[in-house]
Amino acid sequence: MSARDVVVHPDATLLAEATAARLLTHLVDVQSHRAPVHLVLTGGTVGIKTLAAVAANPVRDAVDWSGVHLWWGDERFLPDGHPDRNETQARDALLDALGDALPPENVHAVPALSDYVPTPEAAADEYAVALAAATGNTGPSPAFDVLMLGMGPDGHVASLFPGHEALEAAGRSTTGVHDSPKPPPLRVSLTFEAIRGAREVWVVAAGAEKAEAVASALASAPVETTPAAGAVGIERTLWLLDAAAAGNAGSAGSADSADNADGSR
Ligand SMILES: O=C(O)[C@H](O)[C@@H](O)[C@H](O)[C@H](O)COP(=O)(O)O
Repeated sequence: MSARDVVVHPDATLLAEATAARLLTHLVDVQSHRAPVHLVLTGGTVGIKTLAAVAANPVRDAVDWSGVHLWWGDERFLPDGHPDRNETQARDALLDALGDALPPENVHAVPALSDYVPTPEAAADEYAVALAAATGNTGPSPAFDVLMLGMGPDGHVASLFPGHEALEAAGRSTTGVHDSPKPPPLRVSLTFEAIRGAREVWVVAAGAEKAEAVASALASAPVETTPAAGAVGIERTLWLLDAAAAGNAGSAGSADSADNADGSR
């Protein structure tokens, strides 16, 4: 597993702007030697603010979006177009602004609640088919170039919540989620198997209410109680924090030394 890097920015606004700039230049770098690029988006306030910052950054035009495939780490299981869906909020924040530069077939949304997809499990199964197809059916999901995750105050990432059975989902890339403690109750999520198949995992968190979970995750607390501790990429695991979420993890703009996933230095 990759070591963890920690970068701390002074406040949530600069965190979103800096993460957007980092993402754009990273996509350009990856595109210089790999095609297509697979990017996993996250819901939540920081995740959506980051997408809005991408849309507002002129460097967005340095990315060949025709070679970028977008996925979601989780989705609220609601009807298509519902304002609370992560997809809806991502379209409002960024995708609509990209227009024709981003081919519709590159956007792989988690299926919405409908008469044909009546349960989170049905949506998870359909999403798993799309993920596998993106590998040419050679594996369960792509080695995502960047998989972005927000984190809740309880240490959840995607829709993987402490103590929930979805944490144990094995042999599959997606899972349905019921009784989510964060509304809405029905969701679809990537599993840890899919998350850990990413080349880089970026956890983006802001706010003092996240500080305890950040500290626990960086100390490699049990995944059962702090799911974010299990969010590790193959090549890199990057924690992007504001000073409030970092607590005493470092001053603004600092980059702490890397911790190994097993907590050793
Ligand atoms: O569907 C969701 O709600 C998100 O995917 C969820 O995992 C979110 O990223 C965290 O709860 C952090 O959300 P905030 O940034 O709003 O605290």
